[in-house]
Amino acid sequence: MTVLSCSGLSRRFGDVQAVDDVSFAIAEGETYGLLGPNGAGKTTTISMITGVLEPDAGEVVVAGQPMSTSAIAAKRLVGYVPQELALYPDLTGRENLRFFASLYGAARSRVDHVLDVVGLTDRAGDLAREYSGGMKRRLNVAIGLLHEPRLLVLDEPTAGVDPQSRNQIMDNVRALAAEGMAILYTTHYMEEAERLCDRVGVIDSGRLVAEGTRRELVEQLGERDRISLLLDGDLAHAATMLGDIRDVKSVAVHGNGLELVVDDARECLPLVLSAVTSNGVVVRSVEVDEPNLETVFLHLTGKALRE
Ligand SMILES: Nc1ncnc2c1ncn2[C@@H]1O[C@H](COP(=O)(O)OP(=O)(O)OP(=O)(O)O)[C@@H](O)[C@H]1O
Repeated sequence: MTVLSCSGLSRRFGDVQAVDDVSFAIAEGETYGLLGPNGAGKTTTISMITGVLEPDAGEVVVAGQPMSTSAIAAKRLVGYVPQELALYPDLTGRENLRFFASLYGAARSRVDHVLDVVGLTDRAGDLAREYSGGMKRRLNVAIGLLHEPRLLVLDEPTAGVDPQSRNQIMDNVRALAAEGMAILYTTHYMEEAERLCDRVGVIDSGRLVAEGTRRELVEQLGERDRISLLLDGDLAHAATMLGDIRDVKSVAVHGNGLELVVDDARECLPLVLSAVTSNGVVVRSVEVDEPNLETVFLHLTGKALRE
């Protein structure tokens, strides 16, 4: 079921077309990564999705509710974790959550639950100003979860946070998606997008220039996963055996080795290794080459994500 649907979103600031005819959708339980270089239009897109900013054209619908700056019903369905921290440093973690719970009309019983979700129960009585940057960010995630949103929007939630908080936030995203929440995630860390996102959209100069899974995007560029094997034994026979595996698209013999083009290297590596070794061949080394989103991104935008 579709939770978020954006169609034809556009927004201009003076001479700058910040967002230009952007359409995409996110399903229940899906994590969608919005990637783009600085100034590409990610925050403007998110602001329209969360009802902070009115689009010049196009529409946002969240679980059947049209979004606008005055759409209370639609806003109740969205949890937003902004780039800028929004919390009160002189209140404790728990007091911050109680304050936001009353503001959002969320049940007070949610406070302890969301503290537990983000792993801050032990520090709930400490002032927010004493939290590390990562803990503040986790408190912000907790605030975004108070009113049980259907869609959670995270704008660079791991920028500048310590590795422990980063892992915690990523684990949270996985668990929330597994429970059926739709997640919109922006990040400057490509490996995070690869690990976390079911699909990504690449935005550049306000336009959505590509969209899909890592594999789909990589294939659009004509890139494929490859496995290189260095072997001792009957290579020709091993090559024939490997050619029979469905996901293996081609096998080439190079000296003592084989080079395979495959659909999904991680998925078919165990099959490849068992096919080769069942034949008495000894594997001396294995190398896996998975073209990544960084390659796709550079190709599409001509920029590195963290430029
Ligand atoms: N309130 C505003 N007034 C004028 N121009 C704006 C405003 N907000 C955004 N812009 C411009 O719109 C374009 C898109 O900005 P936006 O903040 O959406 O990009 P972004 O992809 O989120 O960038 P970053 O990764 O740096 O946060 C930029 O050229 C920016 O300067």
